[in-house]
Amino acid sequence: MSAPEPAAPDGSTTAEDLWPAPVAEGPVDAVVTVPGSKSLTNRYLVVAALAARDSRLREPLRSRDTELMARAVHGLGVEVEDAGADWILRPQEVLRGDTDVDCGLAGTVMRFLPPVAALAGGDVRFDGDPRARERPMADLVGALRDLGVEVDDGGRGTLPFTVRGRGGLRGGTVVLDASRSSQFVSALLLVGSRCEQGLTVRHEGPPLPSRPHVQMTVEVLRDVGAVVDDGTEGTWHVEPGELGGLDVQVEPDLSNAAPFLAAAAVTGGDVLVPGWPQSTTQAGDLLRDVLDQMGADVSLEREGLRVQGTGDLYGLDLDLREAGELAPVVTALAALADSPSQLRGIGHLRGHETDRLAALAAEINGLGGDVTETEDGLLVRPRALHGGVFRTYADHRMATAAAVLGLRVPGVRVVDVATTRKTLPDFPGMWGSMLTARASDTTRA
Ligand SMILES: O=C(O)C1=C[C@@H](OP(=O)(O)O)[C@@H](O)[C@H](O)C1
Ligand SMILES: C=C(OP(=O)(O)O)C(=O)O
Repeated sequence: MSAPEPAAPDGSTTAEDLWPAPVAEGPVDAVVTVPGSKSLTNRYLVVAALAARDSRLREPLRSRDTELMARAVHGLGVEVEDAGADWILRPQEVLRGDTDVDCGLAGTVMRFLPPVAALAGGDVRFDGDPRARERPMADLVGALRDLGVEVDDGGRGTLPFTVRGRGGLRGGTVVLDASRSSQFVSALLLVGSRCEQGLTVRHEGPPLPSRPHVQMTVEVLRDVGAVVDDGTEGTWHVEPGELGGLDVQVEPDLSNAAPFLAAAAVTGGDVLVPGWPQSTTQAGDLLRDVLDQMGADVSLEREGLRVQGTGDLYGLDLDLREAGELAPVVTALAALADSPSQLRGIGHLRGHETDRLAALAAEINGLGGDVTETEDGLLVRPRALHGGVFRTYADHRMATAAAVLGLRVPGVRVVDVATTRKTLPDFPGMWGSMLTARASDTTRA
């Protein structure tokens, strides 16, 4: 039995909207070039907007989340020039107010820009997709108010809201609970050097998720000359000071590499992702360890990261708090594995693009799987799966997880595969190229 044909919220889903996830005819054998990192691109855009000099971002990601960020900083008065594959940013001395920010469903836009808006010379109005209005914001809004920023959110603690920019921030010390999103900490740190007194941010509460992402923020700030003290667990201090410009090559998005590398593991194939950094703050780098634990051969070579499937796919017990972005693809792998898996530390995924724990359980079970939610994760017991409709709930990573399942399960039909444009401009094209590539070909995004 297959899952019922879902209706979109407006009742419009038809068979044509469904993407038939291709089955792998044999082991995949491909070189897959993955576009730039979403998290790095959007941090670079923010620091470039706050800097005292111009910046060049080389080969940034161009997808919905980063286009929204670029448009938003432009609205704040920053000149953003398309220069071939690059973006050149020319910041102004004073950020402009009286502008609207469309956050789409981008956590980075809805969290990183409200503190920036406090520096603007007027009101900045924020809103986004329907689901964006449900994503956690209240702790960040509270922290901004503690710093003296006026935020008019109608008492909701979510989007939509207006930040009443006053052209500056005094700074000081702020304490907040960032257990629902590490992006609250990153957001505050990004404006730290522009605060008159600098800024100390302290997290108090349940464990902070996605710590590599906070480390990424710290490293990006240091790249532009900020002085950041992260020597005390759960506390960060940014000194006041001017930020320099950037001239930076954006690393490939390692979390977006996940479905392609998973394809090697699932089909007993061989996938090389060129340009994999030898050292990085990207959480997606944890894939190397995860795929190795699941039985694949993983090697970081001069050319990039190579994953070779071995025919074995083991279940695993894994704490993914550091890299929740990987959870959907890892859950798909776990559903195809030879033994059960337990994924822990990812309760905060309930506040992501969708409630990812509920969505993964519902959709994999709709294909005949056995996935149950726990308080902070998922229990996956592999079972024979069958085809059916896989709903994606506007979540790019639900769609890429479905594609991984489809490699082995005939008849998986994916609702709204275009949702992958959030972080990948052409996922279906890349997936198709990977499946038809020969070892000697190069598959480019
Ligand atoms: O700062 C960032 O670029 C991100 C931080 C993480 O957010 P959470 O801490 O909310 O999970 C991650 O999941 C998201 O995809 C990107
Ligand atoms: C959680 C994610 O995105 P966002 O930046 O919107 O939080 C994600 O990309 O997995």
